[in-house]
Amino acid sequence: MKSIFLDYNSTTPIAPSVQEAMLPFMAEFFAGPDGLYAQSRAIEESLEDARGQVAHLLGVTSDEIVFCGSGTESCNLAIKGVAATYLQQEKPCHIVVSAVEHPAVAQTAQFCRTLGCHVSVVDVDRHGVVNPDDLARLLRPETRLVSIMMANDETGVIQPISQLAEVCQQKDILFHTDACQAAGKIPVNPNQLGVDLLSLSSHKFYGPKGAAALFVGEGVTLNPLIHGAGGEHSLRSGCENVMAWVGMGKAANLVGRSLDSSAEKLTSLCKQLTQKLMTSIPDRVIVHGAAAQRIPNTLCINFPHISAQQLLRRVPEICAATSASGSVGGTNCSPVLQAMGVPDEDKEGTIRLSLGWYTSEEEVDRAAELLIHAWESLHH
Ligand SMILES: Cc1ncc(COP(=O)(O)O)c(C=O)c1O
Repeated sequence: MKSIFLDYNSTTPIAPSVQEAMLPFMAEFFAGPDGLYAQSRAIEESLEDARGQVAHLLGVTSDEIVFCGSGTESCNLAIKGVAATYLQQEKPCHIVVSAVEHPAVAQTAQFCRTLGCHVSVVDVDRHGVVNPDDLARLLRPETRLVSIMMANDETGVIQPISQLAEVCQQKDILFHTDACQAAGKIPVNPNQLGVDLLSLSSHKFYGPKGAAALFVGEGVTLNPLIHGAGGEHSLRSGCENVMAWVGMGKAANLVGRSLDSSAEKLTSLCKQLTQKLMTSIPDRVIVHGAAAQRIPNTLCINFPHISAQQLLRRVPEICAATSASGSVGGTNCSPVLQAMGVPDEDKEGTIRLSLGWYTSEEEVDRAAELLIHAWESLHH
């Protein structure tokens, strides 16, 4: 059975040229980047080139990029890193996150609560969007950080980050955005967005797992999470994962060069898929967040009168997400759809289809046929 991979928001394959760029660091170039000998110097150069490539994708400078091990770690470093600087000085620390954050942010904020921070959650509207006025109402004199994601992993809904960040800028409050689902899919520029901290993860854009980065704007002070001999501006000690970070740099370069063309292709494939499903299923097929701006590859789609698990069990060749894989639809319903106020009958049959570079028109047609057939067999 040939599988159809429609789960690119969970992870992507490593692009062949990224694999190629990484290979030398698995074999002959194994040394660390901090020795005085020639091989070490060459490795450091490659690492700094990779940092430059990530910086270039974001339109920032290399010294604002801190490499780390995952998007989750990047979000942890941003949030706990800010919280710790205030808690250390015994100053109050209030943090605001949105109701639709990935656990990398939501759980980190929860943890900060146990350290003594106050945490508020800003709601989203029925389209999944945070209103800047709602955010402004939650801010207090002791608010130190606001963390709102750029694009949602389940619905693909894009937040109005520059407007939200502006509200914070006016009050000298740091703003972090989790751009793990946005980077590589839409333009992401921290300076244009007006954010101080921004997270991105390599395995979401055809780079390897185990590589991610945090943009730390000039003048932003963070406490490290991992203490030791230094490294990554003393924010992350430990031997550098040169192979993975070189891969991330190469992937950043690749996606940066093809943002427009891949967005165009993915928009068209998503349209093809939605149209096929909507015309064949006469009942109400709903795309969650359809009225909002969304990243071009994501369809969070509800099939009426059935459960998401039942549906996906009938189409094992389709790789797609349900609540069982940590997101969307099903009986353990997703907090994201909950926060959007989606009624139960419109979320039980919800799956997330996320397309990517290697998705073909034939696969989209085949996936639509399989899903329609499975839905019909369950519905009748
Ligand atoms: C929005 C968002 N933030 C953070 C993460 C975590 O990234 P990583 O898997 O690199 O830890 C993910 C991964 O699914 C995500 O979708």
